[in-house]
Amino acid sequence: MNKKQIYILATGGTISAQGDEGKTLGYTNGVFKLGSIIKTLKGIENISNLDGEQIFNISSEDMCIDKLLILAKRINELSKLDSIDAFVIMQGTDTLEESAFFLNLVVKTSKPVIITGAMRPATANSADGPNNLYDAIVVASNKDAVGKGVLVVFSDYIISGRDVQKVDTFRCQAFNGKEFGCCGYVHDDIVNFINKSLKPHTINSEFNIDNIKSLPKVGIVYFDADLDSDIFDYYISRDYKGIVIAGSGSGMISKRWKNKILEMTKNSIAVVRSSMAEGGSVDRDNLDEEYCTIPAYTLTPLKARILLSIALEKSNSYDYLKSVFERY
Ligand SMILES: NC(=O)CC[C@H](N)C(=O)O
Repeated sequence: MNKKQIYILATGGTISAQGDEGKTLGYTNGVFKLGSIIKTLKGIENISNLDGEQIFNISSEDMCIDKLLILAKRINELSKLDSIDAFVIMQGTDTLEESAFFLNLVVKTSKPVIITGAMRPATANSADGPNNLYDAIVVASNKDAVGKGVLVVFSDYIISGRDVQKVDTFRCQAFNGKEFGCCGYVHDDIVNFINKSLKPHTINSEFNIDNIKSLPKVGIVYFDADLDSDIFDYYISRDYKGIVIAGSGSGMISKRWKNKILEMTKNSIAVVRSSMAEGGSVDRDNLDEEYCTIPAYTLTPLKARILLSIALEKSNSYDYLKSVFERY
């Protein structure tokens, strides 16, 4: 078998963390660098050749869009090299789903791009990082991962970057693929793809970040029935170009918010309605006609923020943004 050349981009997170005496809490991220993490993998040399770099050393709470742009541009640059077959990104889990969707939209390669991380520090008795990283490399090395868009490999699951969601704060099975996104599983060296995302991604996405240095600001506002609409004044005063509402149920909002929303959409601030509910979708509603809002369909508020920001870079026309949310 021809061994694949896998390039690992390490960014920090719990997979690189050191804690106390086998414990899982109170650890320090970023202590172990890429080279020492790779050394903990037993048997990987039979699967692939590894190379890589420590592109950042941060907790994923700090993985802001500016950093994601740097990461995506680096992958785009490296993906042109024949000497690299696939990529594995290691990052903290807290914002992993945003990174996965962002890269899924702007990385221009059909080579596998796999993201993984860990829920337990590398020094914990129950450290899950080595197995997740091993699995991610196995999937990255598999021919069936080609052209599938950015994938997350975590606790034996292969999940589409579009649909992956963090669903737990401490258990190792911390990720799911909403109800649509689990693509398959990995079990030692067995990779079994069962589903794939049909939404446009990577080389079929219309978004190109080559000449982009920053993206328009988009904020998420989490709804509750007592929250005053002046919350939006903060975003307006700071030149946010878009707002994603994490609405109740199917993206619903109170009467007291509606006039403010109309004022914003009339002033060319895009407003997308998503839901705080875990499953289901926010579909088009009379509200959208009346207040010029846009439904997020099956995208969570976090994913909708990423898509809106990338799309706003191209255009803030209502019809364009509406069509982007229908298609992605
Ligand atoms: N389990 C984790 O990776 C969380 C650690 C940290 N908050 C991060 O996201 O980087």
